[in-house]
Amino acid sequence: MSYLNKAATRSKSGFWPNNRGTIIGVAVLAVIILIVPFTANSSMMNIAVFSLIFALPAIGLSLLMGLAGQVSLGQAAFFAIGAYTHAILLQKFEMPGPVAAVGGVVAAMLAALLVGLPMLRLRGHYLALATLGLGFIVMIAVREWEFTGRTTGIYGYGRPEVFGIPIDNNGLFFWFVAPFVLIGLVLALNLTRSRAGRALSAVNDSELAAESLGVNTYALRVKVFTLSAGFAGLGGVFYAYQVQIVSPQVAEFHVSVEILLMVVIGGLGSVWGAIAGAFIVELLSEGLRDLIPAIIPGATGEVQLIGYGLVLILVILLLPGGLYQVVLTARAAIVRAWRRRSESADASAAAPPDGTADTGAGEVPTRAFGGLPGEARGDGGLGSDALGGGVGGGVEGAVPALPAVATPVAAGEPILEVRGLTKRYGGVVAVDDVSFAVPAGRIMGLIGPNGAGKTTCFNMITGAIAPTTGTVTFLGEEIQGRKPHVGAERGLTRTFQNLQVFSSTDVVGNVYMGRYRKGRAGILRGMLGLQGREQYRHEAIARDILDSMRLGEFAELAAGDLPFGRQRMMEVCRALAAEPALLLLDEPMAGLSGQEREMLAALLRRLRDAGLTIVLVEHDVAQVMALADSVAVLDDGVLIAHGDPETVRNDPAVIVAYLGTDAEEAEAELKELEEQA
Ligand SMILES: Nc1ncnc2c1ncn2[C@@H]1O[C@H](COP(=O)(O)OP(=O)(O)OP(=O)(O)O)[C@@H](O)[C@H]1O
Repeated sequence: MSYLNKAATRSKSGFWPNNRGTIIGVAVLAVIILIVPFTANSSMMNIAVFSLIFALPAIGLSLLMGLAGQVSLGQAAFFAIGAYTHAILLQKFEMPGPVAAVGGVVAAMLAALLVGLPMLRLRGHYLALATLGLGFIVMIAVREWEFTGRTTGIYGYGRPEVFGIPIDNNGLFFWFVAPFVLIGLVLALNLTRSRAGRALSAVNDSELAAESLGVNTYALRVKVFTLSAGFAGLGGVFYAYQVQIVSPQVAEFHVSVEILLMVVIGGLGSVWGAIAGAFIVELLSEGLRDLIPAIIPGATGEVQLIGYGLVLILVILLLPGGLYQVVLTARAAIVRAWRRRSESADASAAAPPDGTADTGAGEVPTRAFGGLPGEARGDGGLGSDALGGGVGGGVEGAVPALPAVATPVAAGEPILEVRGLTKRYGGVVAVDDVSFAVPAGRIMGLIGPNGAGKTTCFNMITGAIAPTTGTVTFLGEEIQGRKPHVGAERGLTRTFQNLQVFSSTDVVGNVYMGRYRKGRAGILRGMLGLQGREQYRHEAIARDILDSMRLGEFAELAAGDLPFGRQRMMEVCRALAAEPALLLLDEPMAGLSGQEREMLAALLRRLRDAGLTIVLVEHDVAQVMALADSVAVLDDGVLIAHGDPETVRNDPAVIVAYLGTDAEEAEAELKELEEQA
């Protein structure tokens, strides 16, 4: 069975969103779009046209907010840049419509790139502030600049034509815009499921974990921000055509608020929701235009913002997930009801009223989660060469296959060298001039009492924090101070003392993210849906790795619902999915049962035998001593011992560090303890 076929069978379990659902949804929307111009009156037609126009910037913003977790308060700026550029190219430069349209989209994207490049380096809400500022700059610039027609704006350009037919009424214009919205919708939906989309969601859950798996979060955010502006620019192009005059009104703050409202009402992260939100806000806008002056006599224009503000507050308070949440809740209720019905039907089929024996007609599935029983396995990334070395707690007679590992240097050669590594936090020296080398194909234990500096060391090695001084050389290249994805791309992977679970996805989705650096598809391929084969292959590998850790049956469970110990195991699976050359494990045994610890220890030994280099931070010193080929001991940030386990175990300085007494007393205590044992 090919990867594709196999994974397609497996994907019945629901890892990939249902394509059939999308096709049906898009087809239904297309039919509605076809019918609307025949049925709607002129006021509804006007609302329908503007809904489609504004659906484009709303889709863009929903990608930015839902996937990249960034808020833009200046979507109107990109909308206006698209509209103005298009109108200027048509009117002043007399360019053909399609060229002017592309110009509008490109100009919006370039503006986003210019703003995004510096701003997306910063975390937090700086992008929201920057885009707010950009909105004001664009609005004032177009109002004051002669070239953009000041307060009058740009007008006097023609309507679009398709095959010589002028698009000169609302019905035709609606059909003219609709294909672009449908295509935009499909591209955006594809993106949310793609490698890049999943990476962006992961970044939202834990930027540190995503970076540590090779995701260049900055580059991805810049790309999505630019893409989001492209959608806004395209909306601006259609707006310019529709209203036939582009004036500073288009760049006003309330336009950004409207677009934001569309996304919030639709539901963050839902592309479909953005379209529904666009329609609702356009309806609302029409309603408020009549309602506000009725409530506040003489009120016009900006006062409408009060209405938007109230709706925004109400939606956030009462329906934080927007329409998307309503749909999900309704769907879950329907599925529950349907299951209950089919279960009771099964039960009555299985228990005939006359009490005769069951003939087997009412067969009940035996597995709740995961792939299909009896499926062939091991065709992707799992080496069967290293089978053997029993893993405790397994199914009788079955030895799990071993995840693939990278062995870029010969066993015994240094793969990682740390020189003079120091981290100061004000007066606290968390790590003080630490140097060691880790030979390839070995397990090194890094131990020390609480607060000794072990996690800080890991953080400096992986790039999560920059050292105050010192160097980290991985595979011959200095990587200190560089972002975690740099080391990850070269094969350095880690787990975390404080779990970093991607809670927005399921267990297999988490492990799939471990395959990130093994994938190639970028945003464009993702949007075009040209990466299914790659994704299915990586999903199959992720499932195999889960099986190897006896977690296969939990594959479809929401990652956050796993018990703590299993979440830890899942993180190990996720790290292994990256096929690392060097694996840093930060207290992987904390919270595991005795059987799970034994299983993990056996797996680590087998991985080491297969050539993987492991650095293990662990409080279970007995496990470390039993597992490690060498042990380094930190105390108060200082490396006090480094050598083979036996030597380290008997090192007086280590005994003092652990027992908190002087060397002679410690040795005496230790002897006493040994005798008692
Ligand atoms: N961001 C920070 N600001 C100030 N001090 C810090 C910071 N991070 C760590 N430290 C301090 O650095 C020292 C080393 O902390 P670290 O977490 O690396 O120790 P550890 O050996 O991993 O401890 P544990 O085994 O308890 O996890 C501690 O004294 C800690 O309080």
